Formats: sequence, C-alpha cells, structure tokens
Amino acid sequence: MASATFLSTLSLANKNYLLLTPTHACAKGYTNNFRVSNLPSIVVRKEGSVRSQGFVAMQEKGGSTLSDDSRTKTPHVLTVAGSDSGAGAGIQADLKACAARGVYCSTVITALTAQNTVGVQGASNVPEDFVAQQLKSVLSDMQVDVVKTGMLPSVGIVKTLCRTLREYPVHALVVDPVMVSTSGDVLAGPSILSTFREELLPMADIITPNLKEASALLNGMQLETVDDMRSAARLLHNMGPKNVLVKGGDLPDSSDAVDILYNGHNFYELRSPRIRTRNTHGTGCSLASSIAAEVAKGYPMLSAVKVAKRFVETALDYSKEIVIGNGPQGPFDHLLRLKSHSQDCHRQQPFDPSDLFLYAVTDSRMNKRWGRSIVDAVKAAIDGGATIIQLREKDAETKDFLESAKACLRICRLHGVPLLINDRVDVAIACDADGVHVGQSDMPACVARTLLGPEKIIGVSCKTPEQAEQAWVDGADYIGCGGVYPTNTKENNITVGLNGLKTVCMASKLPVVAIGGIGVSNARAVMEIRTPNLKGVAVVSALFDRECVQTETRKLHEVLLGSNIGST
Ligand SMILES: Nc1ncnc2c1ncn2[C@@H]1O[C@H](COP(=O)(O)OP(=O)(O)O)[C@@H](O)[C@H]1O
Ligand SMILES: Cc1ncc(COP(=O)(O)O)c(N)n1
Ligand SMILES: [Mg+2]
Repeated sequence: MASATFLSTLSLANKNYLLLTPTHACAKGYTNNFRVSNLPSIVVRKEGSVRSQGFVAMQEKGGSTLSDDSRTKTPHVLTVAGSDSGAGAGIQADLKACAARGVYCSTVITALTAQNTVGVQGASNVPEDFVAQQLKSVLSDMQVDVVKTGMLPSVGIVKTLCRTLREYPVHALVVDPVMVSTSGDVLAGPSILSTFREELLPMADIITPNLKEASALLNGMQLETVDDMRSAARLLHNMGPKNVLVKGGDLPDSSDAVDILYNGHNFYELRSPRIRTRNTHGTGCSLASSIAAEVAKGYPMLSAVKVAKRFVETALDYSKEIVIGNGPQGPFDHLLRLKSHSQDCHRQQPFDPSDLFLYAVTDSRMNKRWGRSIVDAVKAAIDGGATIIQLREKDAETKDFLESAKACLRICRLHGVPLLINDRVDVAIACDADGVHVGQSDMPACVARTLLGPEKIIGVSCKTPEQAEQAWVDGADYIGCGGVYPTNTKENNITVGLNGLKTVCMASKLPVVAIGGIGVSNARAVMEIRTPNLKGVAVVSALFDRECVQTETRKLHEVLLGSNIGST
C-alpha cells in the first residue's frame, strides 16, 4: 500500500497512531469498527498493533472527540473452508449457521469435496494462488470482522492464509482445525500439522479441535475423559491461541455433550444433554461459525461459545428426526424450518382471497355463555362451511390461549381452513398459526410482517381509503372493513355503512372482507354492493352468540352462495 495514503502520525495518551485516509483504511480492512460512509472522518490506527481492536474514528471537525461507531456496521464473518456437496458441513454449514445467527457470511473455498451422508467420496484442492485471490477480493473490500477457518487441505493454503491475514488484519480469528470428517475421512493430512502449530494457531483467538484433532495436534495423545480434555486444552494453549475449546461430541460413554474451554487462566466445562440423533454431520463447522458470528457481533469469547453451543444443541434437538440421505450421519436444520414442511397434513396453504368468503371470528365470552370451548366452536363453524377462522380472545390468559390455538390449528389444518390470530402476534408465532389480523391500534402490519415472514397471512382492519392504502404499503394480504352495521361486539365502534364499505373497496388494492353486525338477514345486501374485491363477510355474533354454531354457519353459507359471489 502506498505510503502517500498516510496523512501523518499523531500522539495521543502517550501512544503513537498512524492517521490514514478513510479510503486507505477501507482498502486495508481497518474499518471494521466504524462507519466509513460517515465522511469526512479520519481513521486512526494504533501503531504496531496487528489487529484492528482499539481502532478509533475521529471527526475531522471538532478534533478531540473519539468515537467508536461500530453499531452501524453489519457483522461479517468470512469462512475459509471446503465445500461439502451434501451441504451438511463445510462452507454450506457455515453459511447456514451465520444466516441463522444473523450475521453476513462471505466464503473463500479451499477445496471441493464429493460428500454425502455416507462419507467423503472425493476431494479436489483449489489452487493456492486462487485461494489467495479469493481472500484478497473479500478482505480488501468487504470489512470482515472475523475470519473462521475450516478445511485447509495443504501447507501452501495454510501459509497463504496466514500471509494474507497479516496483510489484512481482522478483529478475530476462529480456527476449526478440521482434519477428519465425522465419517472418519481425512480432510487434511498430518503434513499440515507443523504449519498449524507454528503459524496458524498462534494467530488464533480461539481454536476448536474435536477429540481426534486435539490428539493429532498433540502427537497422538490419548483423549478419553473430561480430565484428558482439560490437559489437552492446556497443552494446546501453550501453542499460542488465546482460547482453546476442546469439543467432546465424540467423547465415549458420555450422556452429556461436554466441551472444555480454556483461556489460559480458567477452565469452563460446558455441558448440554446429548441429543440422540444421527443428524450430527456438520456440528463442528456450525459451532465454529456460530462462535465467529457472536464474536463479530461484539460478544466476549465466553458468551460467544455458550450461545454457539446452545444454538447447535437447539438445532440438533429440532432436527433429530429429519430424514436426509441413507448414510449414518445426516445433516441438521440450522434454520429450524424443515420439519413443518415435511408433514403434509400440517402444511400451510398459500393465501387465497376466496378463503374470505365465510370468515368466522370467535369470541370467548359468547362461547362461555353457551357453554362451549373455543375448539368446539371452531369445529362447528368449519362443519357449517366457514372458510377461514380467526381467534379473537381478548380476555384469555396467554397460556390458555396458546393451548386452544394449537388445538384449533390442528383441526383447521386437517380441513385446509386457514387460522388467524387476532392482535397477538406472539401467540401466532408460538403456535405457527397461518397469520394474524391486526387493528389500527395493534402492532403495525409492517412490523408483524417482519416478525412473521413473507408467507404468513396478515389482515388489517380499515375504515378509510387512507388506511386501506397503508395496509397495502405495509404488506398486508387483505383488509377487514367495518363496522358495516352497528354491533355490540366492539364498544364505541364507528359504523361505516354500506357506502363506507363501497368507498373502501373501490380504493383498496387488496381483497376486502366486510365485518360488523352482519348475519343471515343482511349478508346478501352487503355482497350486493358488487365490487370485485369484496370477497366475503366476517361474522362473530351471528355464528357464536347462538345455540347451534354449525346450523347458523350453514344458513349463512347458503345465503352467501345465493348472493352469487366469491367462493368457487
Ligand atoms: N449429539 C449431540 N448432542 C448435543 N450436542 C452435540 C452432539 N454432538 C455434538 N455436539 C456438540 O456439537 C459441537 C461439535 O462437537 P463435535 O461433534 O465433537 O465436533 P466435530 O463435528 O468437529 O467432530 C460441540 O459443542 C459438541 O458438544
Ligand atoms: C468440507 C468439509 N469441511 C469440514 C467437515 C467436517 O465436518 P464436521 O463438522 O461434521 O466435523 C466436512 N465433513 N467437510
Ligand atoms: Mg464431527
């Protein structure tokens, strides 16, 4: 890097600093801890430090305030590892772990492996100079916080990495000294051991060997007990890394998954119950990436390791029964999403506006008055022809509400009827309902959308064209418009009438369901306003404040069919 980019040196608190231009600092990867776009700023680098810890940014105007602006940057982990064609371990596991932990992950690929749940069928190293090129591309531009290493299959690649890291220092280095896959296949031979010991380990903030790898680094030392793991951690620490985590996933006869963390002063024995599952392929890679992710967010090492271990344990527990591949070691599900899609009868259907045809909205007080449970009420409404259900339980205790919601969801899924939760986004998430319905003073639809994800159904109550427009902008799927007629279900509710309904329908880009005082006697009049996006009626009292929910629902269904709209 040309020395012309140095502005000058500066003495602050008896330490020498180099002042770099932001462009230069950015190119060198020194800007990890603050916002570069906040120009004009001067980057101050502590002279002689190899790492970027302790970097400070200083405003050019108003000279004396030093500020760490780290909050504005996206945490970024670079993984330097091998590709696993089966995507359980290696680069693919790293990407998934980082995504699950909410950090950005870039990738430098060191080797391609032909791999599945049976084992490793082949491997091909990426040429050393191309590894160097990938490293430079990412590190010179992308403000990496933490580098995490996995499969480093040759001495040349290890040396290339160490050299590049000296040129482009990062905040922390996490080394998973991958040598043997869980299936027992060799991923990096013994020839790399001395380069690991002499060059890479001393640069590491943490190394995460499993039992076999710790043993190999310690010339074949036998590791069979937790005490052995402690001794190994101490010996490995002498090789120079700041922290050593000896992983005990493969510890024989242990009912717990025990890992030992040693930082040169203290030992921490981290225990979690051993999950009984075949799906442990990629646990080591995912643990190291998750540690890197937490460190990139700014957490101290002990917290990072604890959170990472809890994450792997949670994902293993969630994934213990998923079936991928025929071999002895399956991958697990980092994003905790695969199970619900594999159970056909529990799959959520995509939203279809014609589902709004006969929309049954429960009310616990009414059901109580008639001596029926919410679950029985929902069952009866579905039997009578309800096409979508909303649980609107304003007085229920959260625990009871959640239990009823889960029971109702089972019934709804069996019948292919969507189930939404009124107002309580937390309950909807907890029971994996099909969506929520929110009012104008509830959680804004755009926030609910962020929490629920893109495919859940979101409905919003609207009385005006402006509210309908906002619902569209916020990413809602439908709007509920009313009260069309006066109703006792809601206190102080303004009645918009058929005219108000028509105005909102004509302005709305979304499908509309009419609500408020609607029943057998007036449903036809509502549907006869005949705007194409009015898809149905939502009903509370006319179904649930009656003796027989099923009969009332059926009657309303017939009236709606007679009005010749909507459902096909
Ligand atoms: N069956 C399991 N249940 C819970 N945690 C596990 C299980 N197997 C491994 N782990 C944990 O996963 C992480 C990776 O460990 P390990 O499998 O020993 O590493 P590697 O994949 O490198 O061989 C460790 O934190 C370990 O304790
Ligand atoms: C490309 C590649 N890198 C690493 C591993 C280690 O896997 P595990 O995390 O199960 O020990 C692997 N099997 N393949
Ligand atoms: Mg393993």
